[in-house]
Amino acid sequence: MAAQSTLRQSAAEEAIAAFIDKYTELIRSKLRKTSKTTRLLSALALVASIILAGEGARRRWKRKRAEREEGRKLVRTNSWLHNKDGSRTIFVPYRDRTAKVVIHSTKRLTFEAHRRLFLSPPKKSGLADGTVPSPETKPGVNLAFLHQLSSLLSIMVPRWTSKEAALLMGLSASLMMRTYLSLVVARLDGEIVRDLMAGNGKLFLWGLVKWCGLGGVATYTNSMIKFLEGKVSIAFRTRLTRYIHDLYLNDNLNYYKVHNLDGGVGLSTDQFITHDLTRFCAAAANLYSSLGKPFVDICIFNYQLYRSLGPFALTGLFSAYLASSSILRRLAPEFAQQRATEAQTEGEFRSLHGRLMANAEEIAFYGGGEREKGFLDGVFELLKDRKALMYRARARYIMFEDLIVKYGWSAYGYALASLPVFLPAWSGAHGKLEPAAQAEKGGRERGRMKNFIFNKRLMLSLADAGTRMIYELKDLSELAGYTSRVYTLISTLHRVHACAYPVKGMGNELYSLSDVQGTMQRGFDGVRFENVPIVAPSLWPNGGDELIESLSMIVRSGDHLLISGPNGVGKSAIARVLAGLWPVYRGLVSRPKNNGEDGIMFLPQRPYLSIGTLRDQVIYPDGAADMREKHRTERDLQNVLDLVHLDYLPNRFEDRWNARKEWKDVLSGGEKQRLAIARLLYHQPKYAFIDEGTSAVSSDVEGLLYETCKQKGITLITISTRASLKKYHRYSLTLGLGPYGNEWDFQRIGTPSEKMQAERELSELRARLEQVEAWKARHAEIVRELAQVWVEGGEDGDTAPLPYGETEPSQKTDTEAEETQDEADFHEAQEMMGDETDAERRHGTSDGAEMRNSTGRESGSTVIV
Ligand SMILES: Nc1ncnc2c1ncn2[C@@H]1O[C@H](COP(=O)(O)OP(=O)(O)OP(=O)(O)O)[C@@H](O)[C@H]1O
Repeated sequence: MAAQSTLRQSAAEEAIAAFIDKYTELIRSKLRKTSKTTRLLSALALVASIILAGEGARRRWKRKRAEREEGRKLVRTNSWLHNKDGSRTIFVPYRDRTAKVVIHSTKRLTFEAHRRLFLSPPKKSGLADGTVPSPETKPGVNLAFLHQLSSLLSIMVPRWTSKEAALLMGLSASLMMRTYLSLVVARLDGEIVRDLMAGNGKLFLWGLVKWCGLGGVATYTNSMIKFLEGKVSIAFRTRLTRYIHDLYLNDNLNYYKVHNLDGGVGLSTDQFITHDLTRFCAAAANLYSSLGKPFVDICIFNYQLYRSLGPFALTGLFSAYLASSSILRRLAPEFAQQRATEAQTEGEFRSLHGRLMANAEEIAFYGGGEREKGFLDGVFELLKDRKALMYRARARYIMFEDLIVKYGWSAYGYALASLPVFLPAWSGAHGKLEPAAQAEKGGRERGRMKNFIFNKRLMLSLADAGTRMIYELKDLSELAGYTSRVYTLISTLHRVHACAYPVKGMGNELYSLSDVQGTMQRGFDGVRFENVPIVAPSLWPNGGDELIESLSMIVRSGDHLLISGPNGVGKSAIARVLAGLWPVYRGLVSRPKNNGEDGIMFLPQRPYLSIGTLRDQVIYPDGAADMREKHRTERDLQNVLDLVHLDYLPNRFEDRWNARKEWKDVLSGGEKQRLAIARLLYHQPKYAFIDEGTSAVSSDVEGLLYETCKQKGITLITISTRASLKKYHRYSLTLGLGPYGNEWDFQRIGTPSEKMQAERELSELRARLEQVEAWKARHAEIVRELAQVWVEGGEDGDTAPLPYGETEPSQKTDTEAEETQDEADFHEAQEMMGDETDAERRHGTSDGAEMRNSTGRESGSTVIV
């Protein structure tokens, strides 16, 4: 044997040597034949390519190093890069380095193509009204589920050439491999037992060696399956999360509209995106392998059993499958429904905790801990009850499942595996041929034993595959629950994005989302409202509440406007319509195209502070990379802070501009508002809508802020109830007029008509003041008289009467209360006179005042706020 193998080895070496010699000779002869010039040129080409490759490698190394440095910087400044093709490059910390990730935004066309899947599902799917799953559509394994899953698959696996498709193919190959290995193991098992019974030591040992080798391959295959399953799950999640983020956070402001206008997914979008999506992806990836494997197992093992046991056994097997699955189906609780309800309650519980964290300070001031605990406990109890109900239903089901699938099927399997022994005529070809083959070796009994072991193992594997299949069917219906949640989220987002609100029932409800007929014009140099009703929207399909019947006004560059009026009259609503948060139900709204630089900027009533560094707070919504693109430096930021009197802020923190804090809690109310004005000065828009943006700022600084903004060329549209701000504006829009409070008045500040109106009101106040003086005199008279009465009464005679105005509030008569009110009015009027005189000084007696109101009549009324 040894001599044979040495001989074989030397023959192989000789063959390799001959092969090398042949090709070396061939190259040499070719070289000999080539001219000197060709050789020289080839040598030069070789040198050039070596130099070029070296240079390429050097550049690549340099680029990588620069990239790494940039990555570190971007991670530190919490920023990213915008690429020319619209994608973004972000760097994320990875071990002790940074990893570069390029994120491509979903194309508009993709959204449009998918809209059909999510908004117009086929009638058969049971997703009734053609938009989103109707409340009657129960989550479960049905046609609706198939449609939902296939729609989501078109996002998760967009192309056959995508990474996800490759991963799925890899997973399929591993699954097939595992099934094949199971088959080989079953056969080997039988052989080992046969050899053991026959007392054949050599074959038995060889069998053991094969067993160990198979074990290694099988273990590797199993861990590969787990690994690929994880990869598939992450890949699915990445695709879906990016898709949802692109749909949720875009210029259409869907993140606002989905909660405030649509309401299709309630308030727990976070639960949908963070929890349900993760569970869905894990379940989908797991299902592919755990349903795919038993399925392949069942097909292959059944075929093998058919060969060994014949058609009779196979028919028996199928009848057993059908009978047991129909029984189990009847016994199964509504897994999908339970999962969907549980996920919804989990979402409510989570969002309550989120609210508590976001409003901790306010709640703490009110001492509302107990009340909040009550809310939380209530929702948790509901969650607990739902879970308990679910587990109870499951326990019952699992008991029957075990009984039928594990023990029933095993007993049935033994019976079938005994067929070749007791009823050889009924068993298949393999069963009949095998005894003959074994007889040749003189081991009929052992042949039977081997067959029995093989069949039994197949049977057990089959039972195992069946059990897993049944378990997976249960998981499938849980997956249906998550699928329905994710599908609902995406279809709701599509509906909001496309503003696709069909008319329902009898027709449009007035000012519902299907009754939006107005136009929003972007790209106008100014702000214009033409016959626009201001409507507070209701959740679809309800109609909204009209706040202002029809608003018409125009603000051009330099025409600073002050909007005033009582609370809740719709001042901020105007900003919401202009910003595109609320629909333009009728008429025309014109506004600058962009938000921010050279466009329009809105400062909301509650200042928002983002996560990130101090720098991020000033430049929000820009990032550090945008700041660099705009060639702004930290010096510029410092200048901006100087202007709003926050120059001390960077020095307060060790990391200065890179300091990271919970800014919401670190800054005071006034500081937050000044920081918001700093943002305005950083972005320098042409128009700024400031909604009560300086209410917490001291009045001396407030004036400076307004003047600075104006000097920077920003046209201000201010919402405020502070009359003192009038002097910084040219026009005023007063809301809440008329008997029903739905009329308005727009006019130039300081015009003769406005002054006339102010004077009329002042004279009214003066008249009331005179009345007050008369009442004062009368009051003094009464007090004097009373004092005399008391002296005569002799009890408190020496008590001096309290001077006017020092009476205890509880002792005031109605008349006195009225007098005090009049006095307050008087002081307010005096203040207004001051303001008015200021405005007059600024504008002189200007003409051409615009006066309109909701009914379109000329208006002479001016309301002093
Ligand atoms: N998201 C919303 N959905 C529906 N109605 C809303 C919404 N936000 C506000 N409203 C309602 O719209 C009306 C006008 O609100 P708005 O915020 O414009 O008042 P405002 O005049 O700015 O009051 P304030 O001076 O108190 O700020 C209010 O009755 C309010 O309840």
